[in-house]
Amino acid sequence: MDAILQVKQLIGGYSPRRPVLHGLDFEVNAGEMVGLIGLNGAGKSTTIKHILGLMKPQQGEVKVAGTTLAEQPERYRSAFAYVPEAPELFPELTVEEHLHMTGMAYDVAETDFAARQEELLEQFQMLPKRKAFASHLSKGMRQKVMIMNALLAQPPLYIIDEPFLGLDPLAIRSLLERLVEVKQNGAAILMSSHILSTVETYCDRFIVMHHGHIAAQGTLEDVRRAAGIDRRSGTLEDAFYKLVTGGRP
Ligand SMILES: Nc1ncnc2c1ncn2[C@@H]1O[C@H](COP(=O)(O)OP(=O)(O)OP(=O)(O)O)[C@@H](O)[C@H]1O
Repeated sequence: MDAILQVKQLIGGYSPRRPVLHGLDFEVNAGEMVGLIGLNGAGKSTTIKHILGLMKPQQGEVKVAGTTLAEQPERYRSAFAYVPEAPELFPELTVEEHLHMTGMAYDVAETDFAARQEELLEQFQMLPKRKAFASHLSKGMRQKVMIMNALLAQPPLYIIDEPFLGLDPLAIRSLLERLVEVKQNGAAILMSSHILSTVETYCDRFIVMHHGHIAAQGTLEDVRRAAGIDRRSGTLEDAFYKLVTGGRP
């Protein structure tokens, strides 16, 4: 397996005296989509901040495309695109200008850029808004611009945090279709979401976080087994519920 993201024995958090992440170990391989799930406060966003390099591990390490951030910062940063839970755009730039900036940052060739831009604008129903300033877009449209930027870059790794909030049903479908496509083309995707039915349908493996630990990881069958559900029919939500409540109501 070709691991694009490797998280090894990661201990981290906001204060050295009180770590929030307690020794996380997981990988995301080329060609797979992995769902990161957990209750509010489980540590999903903190894990993502460590992967993005916004927080430094207290112990352990994170590797993207085979390197840590300290070893090869440029290689590390250009190997992933991040879609945050809340869109972060430049209010005075247009949709097209955002895409252009991303194209330059990720070294997308001019010829590829034009084709990818048109396809994305069309797929996400944003053709009429291509010249609109970010500050004039609706919340869902701003989220679409973040998603389009990530897809335009075509990096080996996508980190996607709760992407469905604010998106209309058509946009959710476009996003999921595109994610399946980029995955089939060899990208690795780590997606955090509370929408367990969608995570179950689209992800190949799951990481269940609880109180800063990994309570279970693997295929649906692995997660069911860790939850003590023997029958083959339990959903991800059944297993998740059991893992985080211990089966208590
Ligand atoms: N900036 C911060 N400073 C100190 N502690 C923080 C900070 N951000 C989060 N925490 C704490 O870290 C722990 C994990 O929070 P985190 O945001 O990673 O959870 P999460 O799984 O992403 O939750 P949610 O589903 O609500 O987004 C929580 O106990 C939280 O209070």
